[in-house]
Amino acid sequence: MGMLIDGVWTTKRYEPDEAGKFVREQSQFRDRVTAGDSSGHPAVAGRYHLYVAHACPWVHRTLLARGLLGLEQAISISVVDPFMGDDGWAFTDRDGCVPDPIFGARFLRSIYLRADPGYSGRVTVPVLWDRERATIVCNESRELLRMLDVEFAALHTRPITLFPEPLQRRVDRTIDQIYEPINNGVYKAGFATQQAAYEEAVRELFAALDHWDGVLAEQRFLCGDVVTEADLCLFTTLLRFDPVYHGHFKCNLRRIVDYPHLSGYLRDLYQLPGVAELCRLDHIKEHYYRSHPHVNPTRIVPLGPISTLEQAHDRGRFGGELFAPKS
Ligand SMILES: N[C@@H](CCC(=O)N[C@@H](CS)C(=O)NCC(=O)O)C(=O)O
Repeated sequence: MGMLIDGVWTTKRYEPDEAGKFVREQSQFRDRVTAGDSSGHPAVAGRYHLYVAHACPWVHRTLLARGLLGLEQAISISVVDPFMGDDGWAFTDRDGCVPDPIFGARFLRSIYLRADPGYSGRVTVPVLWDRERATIVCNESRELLRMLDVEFAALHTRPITLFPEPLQRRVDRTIDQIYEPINNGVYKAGFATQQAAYEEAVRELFAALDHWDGVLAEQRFLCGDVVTEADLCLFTTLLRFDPVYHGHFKCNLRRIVDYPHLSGYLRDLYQLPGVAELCRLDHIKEHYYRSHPHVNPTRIVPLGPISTLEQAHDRGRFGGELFAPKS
């Protein structure tokens, strides 16, 4: 782990606050791709490149959207090595990794420095690069997810949307509701450096999981009958929960398999066509257990748990179409 300070690489970790709480840095590249040219980054096939890590839950939202919406031909990707050591994210030729075709970079930080030679901040994935303007458009996953869904709509090869008109407010509200206690909550638990900070995060996390388990007792997906962006946001945390967050981040009041509805919901989403092949549990486990020596000093990667993701689920009882058609 490291970060850039005034364009110079340092091996600085996240600093907790005085109460031992994890503080997430704000993403700094916040431009937008737009359907037309209003942003100066128009949605054009072949123009953008997405730098990703299979390990990362934030990236995973964007990879799932790219796959489900059929944007693979329009937006190219590079995949970094799952191990993030003192040099940060690196490009290698290991299984599942895809080197940088634009600059042949060794490290992701080079991409940040090309966009801003004086950059100060963390070097995170996902990153959307604009080949034409030679810069980073955005490194914030929630905004990238929306861009892929809405702004790139003309390039989709599947006639669906993950942000259907009648559900839009609900989708945004749900993404807001799950972010702090769940998506960020697992990190607040795992990177806490004081007992009280850890306990607070874990209690909030499980209260939220209990709540959504109840919601999913009544409906197939978070916002109703169809898969939306909110489901992608929850799915990527749930997928990592039992293999990583339960042990490595000490989120261990319960496992997802112990929840009657969340567990079926996780399997339902995992078994959607095209999803399982975008879930690299080998990269996920290697990344977390080996890249955080302050949490796991031996860097031993556990063998388990035995996956139940392929097992049958009963979510089909809700019936209906899985995706909303594009309007
Ligand atoms: N706000 C960002 C967070 C992305 C993020 O934290 N990515 C992690 C991987 S899971 C990362 O690249 N961390 C590297 C670091 O912090 O040094 C987003 O949602 O896009």
